[in-house]
Amino acid sequence: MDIRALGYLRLETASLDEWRTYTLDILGMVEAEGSTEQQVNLRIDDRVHRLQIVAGESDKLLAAGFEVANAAALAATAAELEAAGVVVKQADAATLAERRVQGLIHLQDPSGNPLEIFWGHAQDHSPLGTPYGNRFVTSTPEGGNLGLGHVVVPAPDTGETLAFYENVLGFQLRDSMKLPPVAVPTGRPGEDFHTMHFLSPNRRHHSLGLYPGALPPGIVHFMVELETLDDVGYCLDRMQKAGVPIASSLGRHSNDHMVSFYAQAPGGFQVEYGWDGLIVDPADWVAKEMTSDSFWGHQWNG
Ligand SMILES: Cc1ccc(O)c(O)c1CC[C@@H]1C(=O)CC[C@]2(C)C(=O)CC[C@@H]12
Ligand SMILES: [Fe+2]
Repeated sequence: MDIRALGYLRLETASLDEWRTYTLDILGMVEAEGSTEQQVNLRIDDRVHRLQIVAGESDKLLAAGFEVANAAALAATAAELEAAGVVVKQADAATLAERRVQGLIHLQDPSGNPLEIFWGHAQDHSPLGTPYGNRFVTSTPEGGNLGLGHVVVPAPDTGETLAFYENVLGFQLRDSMKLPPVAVPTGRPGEDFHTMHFLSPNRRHHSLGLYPGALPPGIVHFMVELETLDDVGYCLDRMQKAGVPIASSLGRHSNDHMVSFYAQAPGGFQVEYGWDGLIVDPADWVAKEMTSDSFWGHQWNG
């Protein structure tokens, strides 16, 4: 299967006004076409949107959208998923128009996380005027597709879910990290440790993290990457000025070398805001076992 990148995220929120301010005024994203009173669409690069946040009753992940190259790739993907016993639903016309894509299928991973696989995302060719001159990293310097960033989702059925992403969707396992039971309050009782996994279908070190517990919002965090350390530092100041709780201090991860901090998002999960993430060569990569989450920093609060 030839998935290329994490294309977009769709979130439902019970606090749309807070999300609007959070994304526009603090994260430095740009309001995109199609935003209404009931929905905020956000641009961070040349795609019409990378985030769609929809007003609703709860705060949860509506879909992680993964991108394939074209119609033939989507058809092949759907056929392979069905052969693997995955229930695949073709999107209707209204959904295609809403997502601004040419083709799309709906499915779930073995832990029940909602996924969409699509091709033909619309572009916005107008210059992206971010509010603080900040620039998001969604491609390599040579133009290679890195996608919007990464998302970490709950995977209480860890083994089955990992096998699905590796063997069915064809993501490459980049590394794994054992977590003590105390770090996974919703884990399987009696086990000595639970394992977190990091994977990607492209040269971004990870596009997906699998957290080995259950979490109601269906998302642990998503990460967006910035071009400069100052982009990250200025955002940290804006978070603090706005009184947003910082979930983890600035630090550098030991696997993807990302320098980042984590802030609470309005829906009870986190946003990771980072710089200097590792670009890997998939042909050369070997899966590794981490023994610590960070070289330095990343002090978690609470
Ligand atoms: C360890 C790590 C490497 C790269 C990342 O992009 C990244 O987000 C992490 C941290 C992941 C992780 C988490 O998301 C939820 C809370 C966790 C489980 C911890 O308690 C330590 C590591 C944290
Ligand atoms: Fe992360």
